Amino acid sequence: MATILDKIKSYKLQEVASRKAARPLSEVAEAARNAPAPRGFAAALRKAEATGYGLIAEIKKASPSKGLIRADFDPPALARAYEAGGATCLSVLTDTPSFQGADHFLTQARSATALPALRKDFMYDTYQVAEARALHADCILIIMASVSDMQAQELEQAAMAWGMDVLVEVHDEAELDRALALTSPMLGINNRNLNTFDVTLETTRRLSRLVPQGKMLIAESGIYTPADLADLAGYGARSFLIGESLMRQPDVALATRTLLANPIKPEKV
Ligand SMILES: O=P(O)(O)OC[C@@H](O)[C@@H](O)c1c[nH]c2ccccc12
Repeated sequence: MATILDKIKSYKLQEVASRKAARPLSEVAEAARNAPAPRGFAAALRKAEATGYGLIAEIKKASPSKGLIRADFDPPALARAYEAGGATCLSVLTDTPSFQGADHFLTQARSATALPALRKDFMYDTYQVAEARALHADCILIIMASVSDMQAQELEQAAMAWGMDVLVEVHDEAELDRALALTSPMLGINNRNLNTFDVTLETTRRLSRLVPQGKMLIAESGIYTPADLADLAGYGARSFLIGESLMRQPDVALATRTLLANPIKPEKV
């Protein structure tokens, strides 16, 4: 049975093929070389984690599991609201068929703030990594559930060569095991199973025990309240990737500030 990830992969590979035909890698690479210097994404999270929580705040209009999340959707205004509310980094969906995202949302949101930005998309080909940098991304996502070990390694190497950081995403033990062969310090544990859409914070709690010292545990998806943050912080997560719960709020800056208030103290080592 074809899963949602299979479907996304098949349209994404077609999309990449037509983009390559329309705009050769040499042109994309030229744009990437002319892009503003990367803003340190992992470094910003590390700094935020030293005193509070790191927040990767996501700009997401719609999703396959929830449909339309926010009708009043202005990426630069949302980016500024996140920044005003104390977010550390941005995540911007660029996938159109499933998330109603767009490439220019990323460039515009980033340039409206001083925050480092993640290109949130389904990456299979190093062409997309050059594209990410050409769009001014500071970080890319590698979803272990949808790539081979070899692809993951190639994508990571390409991102590092462009000076970007990499968020490596896993949602079970086998993926975590494979992710540990990569060099990025940022390990995202996705509480949403991308095939079934089941969401449970238990995923972060369960996998947290297997995350080695020295990796940054970033809890992703299904996070709503300060109590959720405190719960997950108890399992070693100091940074969080949050979209829907903030996107549904009328006052995004206020909601962000409220969510981040009163972090539990980082554990003394
Ligand atoms: O909106 P939420 O439940 O707060 O989740 C945000 C983010 O974790 C989610 O959008 C996400 C995590 N991994 C992904 C991979 C592709 C697309 C989307 C995602």
